[in-house]
Amino acid sequence: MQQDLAKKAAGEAAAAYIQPGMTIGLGTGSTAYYAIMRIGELVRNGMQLQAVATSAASEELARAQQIPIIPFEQVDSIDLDIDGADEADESLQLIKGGGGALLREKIVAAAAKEMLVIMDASKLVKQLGNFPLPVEIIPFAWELTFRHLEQSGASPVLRRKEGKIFITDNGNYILDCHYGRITAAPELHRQLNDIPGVVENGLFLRYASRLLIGYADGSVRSLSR
Ligand SMILES: O=C(CO)[C@H](O)[C@H](O)COP(=O)(O)O
Repeated sequence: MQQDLAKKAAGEAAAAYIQPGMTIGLGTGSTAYYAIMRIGELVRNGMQLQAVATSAASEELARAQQIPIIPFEQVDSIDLDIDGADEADESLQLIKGGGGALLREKIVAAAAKEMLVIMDASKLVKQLGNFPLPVEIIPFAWELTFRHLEQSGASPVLRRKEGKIFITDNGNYILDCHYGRITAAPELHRQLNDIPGVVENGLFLRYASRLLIGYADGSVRSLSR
């Protein structure tokens, strides 16, 4: 409950960074939910903007809030991406993908001029790695990819939901990889994406331009590059 108040504070604070006419990237997860709800209010109060969504769930929520969603072929550039994170350090490196949307989230983050990360204070860490790193893999021969990841030093766990293998919006699987503390994130990022069968990993090392860190009392701390 306290964490929800903190997420709400961070999510709603993102609205202050939105200017009329912007194309916004809508993130995924319970913190992004609050940002999307707030953006819906802005739209219904007359602000002109358009958005792209990082997941089917966020697209559905945005449409229900009357936020105009445009297809990616109509996107020239994204002005501001607003998304959550599972962990962030003070250099603004992130672990994402707890909600399983990391691939689309990374594509949108990479296309955005700015990425605003909204999170409650429990997500700010000294070093990444306590949260298991989500790695999206293709289903074909996934057991081989699993073994490759074990050799990289991880203890991968195939993500399941309600007893069934979790399938991403892209039809892929997720391996949640426990590394302990991640000391050399750029090397790990390269190493993981070199493994055949790996589509993308949840390390977002150079995208975030600002963290909005929410607290249960409603205050928000901003940390930027
Ligand atoms: O990366 C994500 C989804 O793929 C989310 O941003 C991340 O899991 C944080 O979620 P929440 O705001 O629910 O804590």
